[in-house]
Amino acid sequence: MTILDGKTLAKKMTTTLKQRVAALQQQQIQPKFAVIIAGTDPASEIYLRNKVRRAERLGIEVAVFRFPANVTATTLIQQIQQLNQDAAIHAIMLEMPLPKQLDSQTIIAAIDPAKDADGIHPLNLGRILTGQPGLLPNTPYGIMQLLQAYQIPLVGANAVVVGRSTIVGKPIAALLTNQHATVTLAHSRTKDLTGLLQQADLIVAATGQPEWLHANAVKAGAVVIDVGMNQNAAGQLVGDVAYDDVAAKAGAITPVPGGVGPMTNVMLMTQIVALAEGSQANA
Ligand SMILES: NC(=O)C1=CN([C@@H]2O[C@H](COP(=O)(O)OP(=O)(O)OC[C@H]3O[C@@H](n4cnc5c(N)ncnc54)[C@H](OP(=O)(O)O)[C@@H]3O)[C@@H](O)[C@H]2O)C=CC1
Ligand SMILES: Nc1nc(=O)c2c([nH]1)NC[C@@H]1CN(c3ccc(C(=O)N[C@@H](CCC(=O)O)C(=O)O)cc3)C=[N+]21
Repeated sequence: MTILDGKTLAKKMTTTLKQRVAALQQQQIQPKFAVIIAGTDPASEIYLRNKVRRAERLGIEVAVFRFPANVTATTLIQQIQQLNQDAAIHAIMLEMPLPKQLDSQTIIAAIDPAKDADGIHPLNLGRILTGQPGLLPNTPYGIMQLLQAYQIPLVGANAVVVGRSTIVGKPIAALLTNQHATVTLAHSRTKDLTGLLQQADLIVAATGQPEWLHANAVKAGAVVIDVGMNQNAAGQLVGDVAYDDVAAKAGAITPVPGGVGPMTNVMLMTQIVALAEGSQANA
């Protein structure tokens, strides 16, 4: 059984990124990233803190724009438009989920697709479907990098993605399809999910259900990617996969923590640096 060690791979990628940031700074380009956060979701606060720490360690400047939970769409869109026009800002990210009264797609659509380091603007998502290069949503991007680093075969593989969110399930299904996997995109209405999972060479679990996937649904030797970030009844951080149970049967598995999460962060940093590098051409 192989542990797909996202933490170590992310560290390795960070070393290269540091050099790229230093090279930019020598050319008087300071990579700068804006994060917009609305409300005070405790999980979002933790993700934000991690991002700011990681960015600063790399030498990326971060500007955080905080809004109360009752913020209006107009206020957020005005803030985004100002950041779109600010030439010193290379990348913009909206921390999700947004407060419930807001239509997240309306807000996301205001982000300049050329500053969309999180790859969630509909234009960038559309580019995945047409197979054009573009900015990718970071979690799917990180999963693809991890699969590639461990040379997991995808051509003709039966992949089952569980969860159909816009930032994880749907785009990872499209990216796997582009790499010639045969993809089933499953969700809470899927019939005989256990039967489908038992046929899978690759499972991506993105349900948000703590320790939901058990070995009975996993084919011996399958590759299991756990996207989940959940608290169990004891308040511990657990994935969507019952790790000990599934690890004993899988061929490869991502741990939580230390799997998909660190890859998500490092891909965000990678896309911010790439956007700052792109600004050279326009300077
Ligand atoms: N590590 C990382 O970098 C990231 C981790 N996450 C984590 O990943 C998880 C998923 O988040 P996200 O992608 O936003 O998804 P959402 O929470 O938006 O949606 C969950 C999806 O899972 C499906 N689902 C829920 N329960 C079941 C079930 N019992 N059987 C089958 N399908 C089910 C839902 O189906 P339906 O559509 O029918 O309701 C839905 O499509 C969360 O734990 C989140 O915290 C998210 C982003 C990044
Ligand atoms: N627009 C948007 N894009 C996102 O990519 C996005 C988002 N909103 N909202 C929330 C989710 C969640 N997410 C995580 C990123 C890193 C870790 C991470 O680094 N996890 C560590 C553990 C962290 C800990 O110990 O608390 C690990 O898995 O090793 C987790 C979760 C990105 N998300």
